Amino acid sequence: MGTVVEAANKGENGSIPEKNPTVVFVLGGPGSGKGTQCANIVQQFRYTHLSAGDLLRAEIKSGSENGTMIQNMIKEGKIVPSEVTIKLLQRAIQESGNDKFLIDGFPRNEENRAAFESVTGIEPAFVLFFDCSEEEMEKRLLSRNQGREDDNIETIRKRFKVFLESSLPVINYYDAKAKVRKVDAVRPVEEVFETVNAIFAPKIEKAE
Ligand SMILES: Nc1ncnc2c1ncn2[C@@H]1O[C@H](COP(=O)(O)OP(=O)(O)O)[C@@H](O)[C@H]1O
Ligand SMILES: Nc1ccn([C@H]2C[C@H](O)[C@@H](COP(=O)(O)OP(=O)(O)O)O2)c(=O)n1
Ligand SMILES: [Mg+2]
Repeated sequence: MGTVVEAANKGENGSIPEKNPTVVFVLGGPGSGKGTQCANIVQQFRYTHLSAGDLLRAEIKSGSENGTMIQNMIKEGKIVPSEVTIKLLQRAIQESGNDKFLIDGFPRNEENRAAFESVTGIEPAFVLFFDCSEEEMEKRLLSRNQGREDDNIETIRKRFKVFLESSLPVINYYDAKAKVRKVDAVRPVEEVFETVNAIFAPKIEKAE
């Protein structure tokens, strides 16, 4: 027989529920500066940065059975089925040992969003949205120089279309729930980070 406290701490099926992690979704068009700003946030606050795109690219490199499918979809600017991406995110969450995550570039469509919510039961604390013009994003992507197969003008145009048609509705969904923190991302990196910093600073204590 367990104590009352033990009983209260157990889930309905008797398992001990894991502590709910804090998740911030970091969204914005391709080249809006998600990865750049996530690196800054990690330096200042106790977060683990999980880039869905980086996890998918690592999966291609690892020689996984899904590698070719992922590679073809990325080259076409298409969004990989959530089943694949969510497994990678879950594994990275478990391996991190942290309980605060910046999930960068996910959810990118309604299917990503709904599946993540039902599989993990996690609701984001808020959504950081980098609002940037296509003109500026195109310029940045064409000079990113990371050797990415999708940073060519043909794929970039496809990615912009997918962003408008599939990813913006996810941002609107969270906006209707008052969860979106919109940041003007056209400005220089340091200025964008000043705004980002002000969003995180009151909520999360600084790492020493
Ligand atoms: N505010 C900014 N002003 C100018 N260039 C930027 C800015 N933020 C990021 N960049 C550059 O633009 C490119 C895309 O940034 P990145 O962080 O990879 O964006 P995302 O992850 O949203 O695609 C990179 O080469 C990066 O150095
Ligand atoms: N949730 C996601 C995130 C990325 N992808 C795929 C499709 C995207 O065009 C590529 C690249 O994503 P990534 O976030 O690295 O790209 P950007 O940083 O926005 O330029 O990965 C996906 O299929 N599903
Ligand atoms: Mg990125």
